[in-house]
Amino acid sequence: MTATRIGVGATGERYDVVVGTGVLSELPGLVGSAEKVALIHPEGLTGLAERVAAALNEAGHRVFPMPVPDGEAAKTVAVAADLWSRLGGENFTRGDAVVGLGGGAATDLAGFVAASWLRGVRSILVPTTLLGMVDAAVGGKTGINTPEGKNLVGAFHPPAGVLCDLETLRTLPRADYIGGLAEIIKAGFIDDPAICDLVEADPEGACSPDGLHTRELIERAIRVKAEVVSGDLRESGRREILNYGHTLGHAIERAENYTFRHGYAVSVGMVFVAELARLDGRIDEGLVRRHRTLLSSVGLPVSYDRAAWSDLLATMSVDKKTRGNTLRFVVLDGLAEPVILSGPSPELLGEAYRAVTSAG
Ligand SMILES: NC(=O)c1ccc[n+]([C@@H]2O[C@H](COP(=O)([O-])OP(=O)(O)OC[C@H]3O[C@@H](n4cnc5c(N)ncnc54)[C@H](O)[C@@H]3O)[C@@H](O)[C@H]2O)c1
Ligand SMILES: O=C(O)C(=O)C[C@@H](O)[C@H](O)[C@H](O)COP(=O)(O)O
Ligand SMILES: [Zn+2]
Repeated sequence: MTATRIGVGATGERYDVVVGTGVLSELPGLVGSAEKVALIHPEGLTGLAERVAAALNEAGHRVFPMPVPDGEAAKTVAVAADLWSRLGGENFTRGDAVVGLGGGAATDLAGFVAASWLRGVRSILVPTTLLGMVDAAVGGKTGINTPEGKNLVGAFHPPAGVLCDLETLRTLPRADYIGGLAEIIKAGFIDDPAICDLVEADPEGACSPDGLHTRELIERAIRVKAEVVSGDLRESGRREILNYGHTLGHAIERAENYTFRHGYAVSVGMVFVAELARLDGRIDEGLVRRHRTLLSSVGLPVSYDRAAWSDLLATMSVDKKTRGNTLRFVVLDGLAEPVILSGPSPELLGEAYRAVTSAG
């Protein structure tokens, strides 16, 4: 099957997200005239990184492999500072480039290092997880975590290109693959209900890189994200809908010391905001049930009771959508009708959380 190109961004600063098998071969072209290339990747992907480095060397670039810890452990100030030292030590200039290879954690970190080094150098992202392909590598949000919460330090720094080589998904553990389905299903609930229909038609196929509808699911989710961020890169309005399920989700990740997969936390967070919307009289019980049934059909969690509500509430107060003391949540007025619910009462929030602590 030929590669699909999905354009992202405003005129004049557009880049492509390329989806297909073997599209990694386009990387040297995207690196362009950069003499030096920092190749930031998780330690667990060293084999793949070596092959990528060989291809870049072959094309005449000087490659500096920069392995970082696997997963969320990479998104720290200490790891970022170590990478800044490496770039400084190798005299990286504004003519050089950063390649982020790996899951969303690695591409968020690599993007942030590229955004902050010399106030911004070229980055190219090569997501190797389902979540990275359909969400994290697309749209220019980069960042790291701090003790206070998730992604609290970061920058908007769109990449020069994104290469989603579907072959790389073959080595991804099933549990990580399923995490990516949460963001795909999110895109379905907020904007493209056909995604929900496709997952419901074949939940087991949705959990596999070989599923009948896998390519369509990936491309549909990327198109939702591309359309939203192209109109609102800096999240001054519509982009907030991509945060569906994330307000509680991020608080759960922090409460669990980032050992709870992002997609799994977002899954619980989506059930929470569905319950909130029902309690606020916006959606009916049927749409809440659809959240629970759809998410659990692919093995995502739909209930959670391991953290104290008061702790989760405190973490949500530093969510980026919060204004002053007012918590703000993305909720639905109906399927694919996302709106912001500002300042729901503590009673309503507590009741929605209670609904999430039971299996429903
Ligand atoms: N910037 C954004 O817009 C955005 C959007 C969504 C999520 N995110 C962020 O993305 C992160 C989650 O990303 P994720 O779900 O990809 O998890 P991850 O990056 O933690 O990767 C999961 C695990 O899979 C490994 N891995 C990666 N590719 C592999 C492959 N092909 N084969 C085998 N193992 C592989 C990783 O090393 C890691 O151990 C979170 O930090 C989240 O905040 C960012
Ligand atoms: O791209 C966005 O905008 C999103 O909100 C996508 C989310 O899936 C993603 O997890 C993002 O990193 C969350 O952003 P944050 O601003 O809440 O940290
Ligand atoms: Zn997310």
